[in-house]
Amino acid sequence: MESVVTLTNANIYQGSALILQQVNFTIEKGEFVYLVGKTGSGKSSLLKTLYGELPLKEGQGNVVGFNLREMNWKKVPYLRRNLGVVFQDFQLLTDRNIYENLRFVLKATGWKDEHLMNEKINDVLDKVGLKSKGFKMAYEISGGEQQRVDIARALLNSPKLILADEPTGNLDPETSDEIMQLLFQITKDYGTSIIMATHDFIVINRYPSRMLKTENGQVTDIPLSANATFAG
Ligand SMILES: Nc1ncnc2c1ncn2[C@@H]1O[C@H](COP(=O)(O)OP(=O)(O)OP(=O)(O)O)[C@@H](O)[C@H]1O
Repeated sequence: MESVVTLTNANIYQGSALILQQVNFTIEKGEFVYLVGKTGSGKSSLLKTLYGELPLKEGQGNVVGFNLREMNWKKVPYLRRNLGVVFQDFQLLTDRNIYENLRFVLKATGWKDEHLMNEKINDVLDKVGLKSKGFKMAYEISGGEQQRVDIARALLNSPKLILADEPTGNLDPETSDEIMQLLFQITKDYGTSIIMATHDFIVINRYPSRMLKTENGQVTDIPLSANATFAG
């Protein structure tokens, strides 16, 4: 199997405070993994380590082929181009429509060919079910549609890994369902791996999957077989 993330004996610090110790896990291509744990237990610190926001000072880490111990401010943008990040409260640029928002991201990551950009934007909008809405402005779309645009944005550079931080946090149950189905579909269609931080146990019970749990300064790996029994 092809590993997308590997942490080996990783110690994760915020400044001089050790937040998570001896973290060991591997995530394979196409896997969907929840990241759960109480507020302040270290979920964000772990995600930040994976996208190069927090330096890994002890242990080993590899994310989509990048060695986390060799990260520096020059290499971080290359790592990020190979990741998709989805946040709960991301903001579209309000002075342009959805299509132009996505085009802006492509240009910022080095795309130049107008034809290829057009093709890519239509492709990701189609994937998230918004093909006919590219002309709409940010303030003209619902919260669920905004989250879809954010997922479309995360897909633009065909990442091997998507990190999603509470993507259903502000959504009603029905819209959360749609977003979860979309995320699982993406793992199947593209073989993208997804790590999703959440407090939403309704979602976890409806869409059971492997969980990483931050607790007491450690990360516990809970396989699907151990949590599927809670599925309602
Ligand atoms: N910039 C920082 N400097 C020092 N300590 C920090 C910093 N950011 C977070 N911490 C501490 O690290 C610990 C873990 O925080 P973290 O944000 O990773 O938790 P979390 O599980 O993501 O919480 P939440 O669910 O609220 O987002 C907390 O004790 C927090 O106070």
